[in-house]
Amino acid sequence: MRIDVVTLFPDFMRQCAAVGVVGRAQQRELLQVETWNPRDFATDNYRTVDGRTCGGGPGMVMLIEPLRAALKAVREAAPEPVHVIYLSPQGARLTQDRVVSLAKMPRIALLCGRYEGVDERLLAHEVDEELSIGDYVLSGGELGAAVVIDAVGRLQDGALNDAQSAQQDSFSDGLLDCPHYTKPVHDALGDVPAVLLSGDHAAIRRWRLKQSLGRTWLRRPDLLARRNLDAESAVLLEEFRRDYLR
Ligand SMILES: NC(=O)c1ccc(NC2CCCC2)nc1
Repeated sequence: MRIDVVTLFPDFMRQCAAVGVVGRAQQRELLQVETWNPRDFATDNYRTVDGRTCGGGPGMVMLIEPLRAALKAVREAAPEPVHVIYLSPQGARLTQDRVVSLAKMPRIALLCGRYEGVDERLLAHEVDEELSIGDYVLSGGELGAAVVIDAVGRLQDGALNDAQSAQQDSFSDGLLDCPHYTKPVHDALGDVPAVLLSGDHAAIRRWRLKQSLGRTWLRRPDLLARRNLDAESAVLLEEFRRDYLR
């Protein structure tokens, strides 16, 4: 998968994509992240990328021309069609379901706004989708782009080793993750749950599913409402509720 990022801070974005699982996915050529700086496409001597807001008011708006030229270069850089995403609080909330679908695309481009944002005409004609990573305002779209790169990059086939991708088990999607433990087995803070030391993998799987269901019920009932539970999950959640309310 190829991800092109249009940003005034290319070094920052390259660094975000160079570490950890995503950096390794790039080394393995499972993922390619390229950056494009609108300033390199500005036509004036001062490499201007912003203009005063029409109608008055504070702040500046990113000019159409440098962004249009940068996106043209993005499109011409590889044959596959590009799905262009703009990060902003006005976008649809990013969910894991959407991450999974984006991860299947051959190419996406991430347009990062700064200042007060981007001229609406560019958004209307050049952007396919607006996405928000949450209901808060950032000084730029780059952190949103970094979130998309990480969430999508780690899902590329081969990016995660077997243990990590086991985390993508059927029950983990749509539910909160179960608790995790490591050594020491006994600590002043408490002990590792015995079932995890039992070697009974069926019991361990059930315990983890029960914990995921219980946590989701307690912390994010909205996620649970959206999910119809299979018979096993319904029983385990009932057990969790009974234990919890005892
Ligand atoms: N919640 C978000 O995903 C988000 C994205 C971009 C942003 N700020 C950018 C948008 C235009 C200028 C700065 N703030 C918040």
